[in-house]
Amino acid sequence: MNIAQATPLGDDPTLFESLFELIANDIVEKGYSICPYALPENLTSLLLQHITHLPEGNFKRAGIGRAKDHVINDFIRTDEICWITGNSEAGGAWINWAGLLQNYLNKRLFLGLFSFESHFSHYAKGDFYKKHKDAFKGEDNRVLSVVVYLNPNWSAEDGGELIIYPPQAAQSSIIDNGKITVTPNFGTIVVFLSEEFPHEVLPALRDRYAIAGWFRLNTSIANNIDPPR
Ligand SMILES: O=C(O)CCC(=O)C(=O)O
Ligand SMILES: [Fe+2]
Repeated sequence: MNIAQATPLGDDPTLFESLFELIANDIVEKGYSICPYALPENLTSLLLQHITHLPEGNFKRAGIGRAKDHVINDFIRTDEICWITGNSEAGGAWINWAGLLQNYLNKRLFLGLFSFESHFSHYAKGDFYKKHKDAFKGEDNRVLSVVVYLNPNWSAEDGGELIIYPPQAAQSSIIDNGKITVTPNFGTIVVFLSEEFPHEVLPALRDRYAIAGWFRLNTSIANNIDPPR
C-alpha cells in the first residue's frame, strides 16, 4: 500500500475543506473543536497499525517541561510517547495531513502557525495525565493543540476520557462547571488553544492510543534557533 492509496491526501486541500472549516469556525467561536470520527478512516487505520507495531523500545516515559527543565513525574503523567517523524509511511501521511490543516487555519484565521511537532502516546492500563496546560502565556510558543484518537470500540467502562476545563476566566466557583468530556474513540479529533484550556486524561482501563501534536509560532531570533521540542 502506498501513501496515495492509504490516505486520500495528495496535496489537495479541498478534500478536507468542510472539516477544516468546521474546526476553524469552532476555534473562532469557542477556542476548541471536537470532531468525532473525523480523521479519514484509512489514515486512522494506517496510524493505528503503525503504533501497535512499533517496537516497545521506541516508546519512552513521557516527561513534563521542556529541554533542561524536562523531568519524569509519576504523579502528573505516566504515559509513554514516541515522537513522530516523516520516516514512516504512517508518520509521513499524518504530518502531511497536519500540514494541510496548518495551511488552512493560517489562511482562514491568520494564526501564523509556523511549525508542527507531535508524538504517539500509549496509556497502558492505569495510566493518566493530570490536569495541565500545554503552554503558558509568555513562556512557550505552542499555540494550538491537536489530539487524535486511534482506539476502535472504546466504551464507557474503558475510562481514559479527556476532560477539558473552561478557560480560567470563565470558571465560576462551582467546581468543574462546564467541563467537557471526550471519549478517545477511533478517528476523533480535538483541537484547542494551547494556552487557554486546562485538560487532563483520566486513568485508562485498557490500552489507549493517541497522537498529541502542537502547532507553534516561530520564536527563533538571530543565531538562537528555537528547537522544535
Ligand atoms: O491524549 C489525550 O487525550 C491528551 C494528551 C495531552 O494532554 C498531552 O499529551 O498533552
Ligand atoms: Fe495536554
